Amino acid sequence: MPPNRDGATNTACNFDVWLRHGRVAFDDIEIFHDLDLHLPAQSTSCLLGPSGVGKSTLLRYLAGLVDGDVSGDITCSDGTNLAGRVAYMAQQDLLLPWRTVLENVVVGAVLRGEKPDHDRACHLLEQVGLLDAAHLRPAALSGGMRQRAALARTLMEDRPVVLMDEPFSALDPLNRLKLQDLAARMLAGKSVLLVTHDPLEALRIGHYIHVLRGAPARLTQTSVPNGDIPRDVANSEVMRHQGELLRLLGAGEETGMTQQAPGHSHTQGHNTTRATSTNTSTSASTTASFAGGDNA
Ligand SMILES: Nc1ncnc2c1ncn2[C@@H]1O[C@H](COP(=O)(O)OP(=O)(O)OP(=O)(O)O)[C@@H](O)[C@H]1O
Repeated sequence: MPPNRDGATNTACNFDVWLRHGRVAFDDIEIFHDLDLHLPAQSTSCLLGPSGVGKSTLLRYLAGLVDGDVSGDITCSDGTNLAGRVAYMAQQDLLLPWRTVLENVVVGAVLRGEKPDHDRACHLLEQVGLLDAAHLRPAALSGGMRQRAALARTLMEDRPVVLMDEPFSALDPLNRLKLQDLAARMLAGKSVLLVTHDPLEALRIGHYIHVLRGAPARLTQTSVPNGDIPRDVANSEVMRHQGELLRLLGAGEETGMTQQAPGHSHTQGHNTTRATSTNTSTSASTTASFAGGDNA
């Protein structure tokens, strides 16, 4: 396992992930069907879309967390199943209130009956600026500190694919920028799919941006600005793309921005696949299941 730029053990993602013909329905209502998504290796893909369109459902589907009426093929270009190679970071930080920050970071190993690697956990806490808070319980942390603890817990699982559901949505703008920078640095080398409501966040840290719209929902891939991530918010190209993304998200319908977004370039279904294995029952290292299964 190669070290990342911060020296933490970091399993890179050396395979592409393809979803083909994805379908989820609840109570006979299709959230999406025939949905294709490509997550290229070692890249961050951001997923935007209106509230209730199915972003979290798509993320949870990829993580193997949606029960019931689901179908589709999830394949990886290395021929191995995605199951067991995914870390999932939910909207809420889901820190266990009765455990310290350090205990929360190692909770995955504890729940699996493994010996926790406290040295690695402390190293990650140092990287996210929380080493001095390792002994504190979540109630003593600010919102930004809690999100950093949740990020450290996600990184502790060291899976090549990371699914993040609005991880920074509860933060003030400055802390959000800081956490975006931190996440971009610490997740380098992994494949990330990040749900956000914030076009600027997607434009800062996304190598790829997808917009989910409609009912049943369809995916549109949009263009992104040039440059390394995290991109500068003041960059004029970022600002231009922000306007285009807002229009694509429907801002024009409420604000009079009626011009057609010129930036979107690919719609779903144009992907070709190099995948060699099929798996529709992926499992995830999920913070949700940590919380649900821990009574200690
Ligand atoms: N377990 C479930 N059972 C029934 N309906 C569900 C379930 N999970 C999600 N839904 C419905 O699926 C739709 C999509 O929900 P989802 O949470 O994926 O949307 P979203 O785009 O992530 O929304 P938001 O941006 O507000 O978080 C909603 O109508 C929601 O009520």
